[in-house]
Amino acid sequence: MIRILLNGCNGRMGQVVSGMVKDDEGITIAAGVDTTPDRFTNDYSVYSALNTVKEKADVIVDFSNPKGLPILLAYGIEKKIPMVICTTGHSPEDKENIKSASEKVAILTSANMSLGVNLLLNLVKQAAKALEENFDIEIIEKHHNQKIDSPSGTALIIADTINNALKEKKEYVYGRHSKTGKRTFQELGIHSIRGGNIVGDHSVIFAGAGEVIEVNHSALSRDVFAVGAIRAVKYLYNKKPGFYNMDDVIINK
Ligand SMILES: NC(=O)C1=CN([C@@H]2O[C@H](COP(=O)(O)OP(=O)(O)OC[C@H]3O[C@@H](n4cnc5c(N)ncnc54)[C@H](OP(=O)(O)O)[C@@H]3O)[C@@H](O)[C@H]2O)C=CC1
Ligand SMILES: O=C(O)C1=N[C@H](C(=O)O)C[C@H](O)C1
Repeated sequence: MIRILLNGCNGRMGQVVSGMVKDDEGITIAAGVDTTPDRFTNDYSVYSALNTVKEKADVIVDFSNPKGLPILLAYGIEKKIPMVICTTGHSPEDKENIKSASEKVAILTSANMSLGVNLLLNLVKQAAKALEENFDIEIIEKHHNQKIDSPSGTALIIADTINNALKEKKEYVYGRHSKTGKRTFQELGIHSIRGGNIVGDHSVIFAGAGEVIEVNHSALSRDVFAVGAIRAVKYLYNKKPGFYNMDDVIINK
């Protein structure tokens, strides 16, 4: 039985993961951590800080807030517990710190745990290579009105995947408010919409002369992220230190 320590257990994703784990005989939640520990009654102990957790765990799952990253990494390294980091909104420095930490303990990180978005990443890589000489590329992401980071972590990994596939690198342009002048071919536009309870929607538009190709993923429920996180836990259990992503779980398994 794999024991999870769930960081951010009383948030939207934490509660979906908690519900899903109950139906899985191979894993259990040993304990949770949340800055609002009493928001829900859970069938495991919830602590307000990682360093007060008493239970032993095999894998940490993090759906919390980027501000908690230094404490999370220090705890995972000290206790030698592999970490599935799903939180978004990390700074470039945070991302470097995650990579350095993965030299000491196994870390799997992905801004989007769904099977669909990870397939989309492979599709847009192929499209970008085929269309790079004369198509403009724009990304539009839509999320619920409670989301605190923008653009979404997924929009950023889509942009990076495209840019890595291109011979001529793009310059990211976030919205075009107060920007005058024509769009240049070097631009890769990234646009954020926030409203209602949209779970997560990402569109990549390749706009050429006389034709437009649009690749879209819509998450209709948070279950798709929780399913991916649980698959990642099973993959990362007992893994040696290293930097892993959802391709390792879904494609290179
Ligand atoms: N990779 C993926 O597939 C997905 C990633 N996400 C990302 O996961 C994160 C969480 O999303 P969501 O569940 O919607 O957000 P919520 O705000 O609903 O949940 C976050 C929870 O973590 C708590 N929290 C805040 N800071 C800390 C901390 N330092 N340590 C422990 N717990 C903390 C919050 O408490 P409080 O309310 O008191 O602040 C809250 O209960 C976001 O970054 C989001 O973008 C979301 C969905 C899918
Ligand atoms: O905050 C969310 O809800 C989501 N965040 C992730 C992101 O920033 O890309 C993934 C998903 O789209 C939901």
